[in-house]
Amino acid sequence: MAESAQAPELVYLVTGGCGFLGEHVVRMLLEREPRLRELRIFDLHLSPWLEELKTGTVQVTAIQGDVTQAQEVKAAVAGAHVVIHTAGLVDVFGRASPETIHKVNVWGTKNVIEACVQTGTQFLVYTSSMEVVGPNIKGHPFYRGNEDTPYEAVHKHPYPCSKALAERLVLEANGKKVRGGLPLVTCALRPTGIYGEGHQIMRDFYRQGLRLGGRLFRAIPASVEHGRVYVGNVAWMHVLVARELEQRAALLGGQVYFCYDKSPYKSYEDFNMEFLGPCGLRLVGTRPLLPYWLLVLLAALNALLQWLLRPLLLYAPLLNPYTLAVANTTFTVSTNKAQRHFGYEPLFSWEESRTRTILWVQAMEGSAQ
Ligand SMILES: NC(=O)C1=CN([C@@H]2O[C@H](COP(=O)(O)OP(=O)(O)OC[C@H]3O[C@@H](n4cnc5c(N)ncnc54)[C@H](O)[C@@H]3O)[C@@H](O)[C@H]2O)C=CC1
Ligand SMILES: C[C@@H](CO)CCC[C@@H](C)[C@H]1CC[C@H]2[C@@H]3[C@H](O)CC4=CC(=O)CC[C@]4(C)[C@H]3CC[C@]12C
Repeated sequence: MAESAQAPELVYLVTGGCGFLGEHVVRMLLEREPRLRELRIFDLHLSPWLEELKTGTVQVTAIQGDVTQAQEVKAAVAGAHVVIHTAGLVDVFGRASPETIHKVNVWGTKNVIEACVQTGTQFLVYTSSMEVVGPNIKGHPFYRGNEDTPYEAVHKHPYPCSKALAERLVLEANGKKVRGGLPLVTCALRPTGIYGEGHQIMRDFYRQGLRLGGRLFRAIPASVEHGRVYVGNVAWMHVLVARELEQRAALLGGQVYFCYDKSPYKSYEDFNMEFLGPCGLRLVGTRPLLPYWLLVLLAALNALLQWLLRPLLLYAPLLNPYTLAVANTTFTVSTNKAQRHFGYEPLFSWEESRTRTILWVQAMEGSAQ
């Protein structure tokens, strides 16, 4: 993949390319990867906006497929130079079964690795998550840590378990010989909580606030820091690391990188108010309105109701014991590893990230403004 002034030659595959992050990665590649000849977008559900991308100079190939189906993955990977594997089942609310989460996130990743090996694709970027590290079930804070900070990673929930297993598979595959005899070069990016245009949970909070007369009620102390990163910067990191994998294979291969930018350290709720505030919502209370023990009880009650109602309907509220523990445990990163290893600088400043997200919330139907 050496730099050349010749015609664009590279074929990229983005799995999960129609998801929240995947869409940003796809658009970023089209805007900022001049060597792109063909962009393959592989997803279980193809979005209508893909059509508008097909009018440019890069060949955009939409592939409806399932990462759990090895043959479908292999067919999509064949002939690609780089795979960016963002597809995953992001579920911490109990919507999907643990088996399904494992199947999509672990087997799906196994299939992607195997497809690279069998077809001769040499470069693989995996979207991992902060969740492979923590917060752990013991509630230990991870305060502005980096990739080398010691932390007791203990997973019980199916989602972090699956992401940790999948990440390990990706890192262990680094150096494996692919078809043709060259070594596979892999790395994993670990975003903290991603925000920005298209963020479903932000949408849910906004709608909930509207239903409650323009108010949200503080549940988490303002002192609990939760790491957040803008989706455009996460996408940019993917594009950049994918570009650099060949040139710096020895340094980047088998490495993990937290995704970070200049977003401020705040609690989950205070951070959301940076966007929801300018859209007419307010967060009631300088301290949590309910005592923590009551929240724990409500979360447990939600878990019980989910279990009881499962034969009849899917009850999957935002609050459950796991989401409460994650929201209520400090987990923030402070690192420059991506800058040192592959020259990453955030493409979007905090102000720009904030403005873009606010504009997106305001454009939502039924804006409180
Ligand atoms: N949203 C967040 O805050 C964070 C997300 N991540 C990771 O980023 C990646 C993308 O997440 P989001 O964009 O937030 O989720 P998303 O749900 O918006 O996107 C995931 C995409 O994968 C596709 N997909 C799911 N199952 C599939 C299957 N069996 N075969 C093919 N495609 C399938 C979905 O259709 C969807 O388009 C995931 O791997 C997730 O674990 C990591 C850290 C934070
Ligand atoms: C207690 C509630 C009171 O308002 C707030 C509940 C908020 C939760 C739904 C979110 C708090 C933290 C989020 C997670 C975090 O950002 C890390 C994540 C990384 C991922 O890879 C996937 C998403 C998530 C688990 C994210 C999910 C939503 C929260 C638990």
